[in-house]
Amino acid sequence: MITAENATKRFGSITAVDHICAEVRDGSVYGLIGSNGAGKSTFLRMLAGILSPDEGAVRIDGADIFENVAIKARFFFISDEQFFFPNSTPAEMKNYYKRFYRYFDEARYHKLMDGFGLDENRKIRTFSKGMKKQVSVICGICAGTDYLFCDETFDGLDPVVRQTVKSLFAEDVESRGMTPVIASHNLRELEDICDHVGLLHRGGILFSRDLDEMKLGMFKLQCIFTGTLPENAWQEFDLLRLEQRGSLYTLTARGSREELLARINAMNPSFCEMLPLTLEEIFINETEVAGYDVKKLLF
Ligand SMILES: Nc1ncnc2c1ncn2[C@@H]1O[C@H](COP(=O)(O)OP(=O)(O)OP(=O)(O)O)[C@@H](O)[C@H]1O
Repeated sequence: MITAENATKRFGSITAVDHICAEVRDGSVYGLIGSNGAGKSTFLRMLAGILSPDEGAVRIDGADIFENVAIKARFFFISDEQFFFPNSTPAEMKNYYKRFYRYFDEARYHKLMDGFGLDENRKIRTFSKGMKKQVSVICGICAGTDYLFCDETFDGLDPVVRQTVKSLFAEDVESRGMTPVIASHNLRELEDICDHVGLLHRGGILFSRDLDEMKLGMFKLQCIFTGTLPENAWQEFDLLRLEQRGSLYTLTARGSREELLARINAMNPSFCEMLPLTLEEIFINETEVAGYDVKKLLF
């Protein structure tokens, strides 16, 4: 398990990470969301043992990470600015990682390189930005580490590759309990993958919640009412959001599914269906309840 206890990092007068307390459970997927400059990369660089905290601690299974070689072998860091040796090829990078990561899965590496259509023997410097990212992701997944730290990893990947990478992550979370920590400024990029989201703002964690917990008792419905609804039509509902376009109403409300449907059906809609809530909607609703205007922080 990863723990941060009052982890703080300063650069001169800037406090990039400010007394962060967080726990990342093994086998979960932790999304770290925050606007530019919120401190995501700095926090990940502390988790990856590149920076040491000025105050507090970041630990894996109780052991400090900085300058701890044994702990460093348990994670792979896909940095925002990926590192490759000058003039190296993917095959050379793979050989380097193989020496450090004892569970590096070479057969899987070849399979994925082939599947992504990447030439193992071409100089990485001749690859496009997205292709370089793919090489990092493939090495990261094949390293077979307990933890995978990703800094804006999906940014710059095309939609098909992004979905494939998410599936690969999900496979390893499921099959061997890998724990990815994914930092992004874009909630949509964390969709379908995270089960815990932490909102970082000005170096501090404002909000941290399990997605299942957030989704609990929150539903989105779309209904059509042909007649005019009475003014107090919605007063019995615990509404989080209500939009009307002519006779079409879209609402997000709290309550049990059965109770909501029973109330709506009692209003005689000519059409009614439940819609899935996006991560963005769940997050906006929940952070609003907690008193934050997340749209000002993220969009
Ligand atoms: N090496 C450094 N020297 C000085 N200031 C730094 C350094 N690294 C980060 N900072 C500052 O720390 C703050 C947090 O930066 P960080 O890169 O962690 O943010 P971020 O959330 O990853 O942002 P982005 O989404 O833009 O990548 C910023 O104000 C940044 O200017």
